[in-house]
Amino acid sequence: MTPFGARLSEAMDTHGPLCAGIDPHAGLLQAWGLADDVDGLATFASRCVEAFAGTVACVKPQSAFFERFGSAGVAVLEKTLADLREAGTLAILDVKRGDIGSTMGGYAQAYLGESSPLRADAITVSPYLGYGSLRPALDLAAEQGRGVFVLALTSNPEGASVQHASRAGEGGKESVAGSVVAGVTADNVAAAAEGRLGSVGMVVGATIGSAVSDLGLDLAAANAPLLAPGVGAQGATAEDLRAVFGAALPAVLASSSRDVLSAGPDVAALRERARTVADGVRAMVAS
Ligand SMILES: O=c1ccn([C@@H]2O[C@H](COP(=O)(O)O)[C@@H](O)[C@H]2O)c(=O)[nH]1
Repeated sequence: MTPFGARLSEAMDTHGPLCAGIDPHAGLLQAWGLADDVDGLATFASRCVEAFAGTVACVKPQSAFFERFGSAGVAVLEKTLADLREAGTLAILDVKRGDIGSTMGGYAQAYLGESSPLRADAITVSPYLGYGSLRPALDLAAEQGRGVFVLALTSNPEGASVQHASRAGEGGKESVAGSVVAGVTADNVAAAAEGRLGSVGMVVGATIGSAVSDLGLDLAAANAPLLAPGVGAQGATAEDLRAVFGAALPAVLASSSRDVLSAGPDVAALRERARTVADGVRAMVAS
């Protein structure tokens, strides 16, 4: 079984380092001429799959916008994930789960288990019950050739109040984000020894300015895929990625939802917009 990190590296090399989001906001459904109901949701998601599959490295459905329609919306999410699988395009389900270890095992089975209808290639997880509480998801992902992206430095302005907080530890001061980086680095050691990108990624927003250097974090040493939301609607540009990530830039997977989706509902226009953003990020990384 090929590990997630290796599959992601190949997809990024082939298509460029962009993850296109599927975020069916009520306003976007309206802008696409669709009703804000389950039928509108299903049409929106299927047009996104048609446009993005085989075009970008990864697609990231935002679970919240499917869950808001209850079980019928979750059924659309299951179909969206199945369609992406069928098309051979990687899916990162943005679901930000985190709980005590025993419950985390349930979430792991729900999103990373081979027989689950909601399985994705990777999921986002929240480490704020302690990095170790994520172990069931980390273990099942590794076993199944899947991945996880742990929230480290999120793109929203409120995130810093928690993630930059630090305490005195054995080796000096350690920030909350620093403890996440340490955990992820340790989990990717074996992959690094084999010369491949790890399967335990981090979410580090493209909007966070100088936080990585301010907190003294070494993201490159983590050997982790770095999912970078915030490009487009939240104000970050492809050029901002260089200042935020520095030496870790080759591991960055830029993520954009509303900016790309605003090119819809025409599938060709949507595909073209995703291609343009992916090419822009690839050119910036190569320059
Ligand atoms: O730190 C984070 C983590 C996740 N997100 C998610 O990414 C998309 C961003 O959408 P845009 O329309 O490109 O702003 C959305 O699903 C967020 O929940 C994030 O923005 N920041």
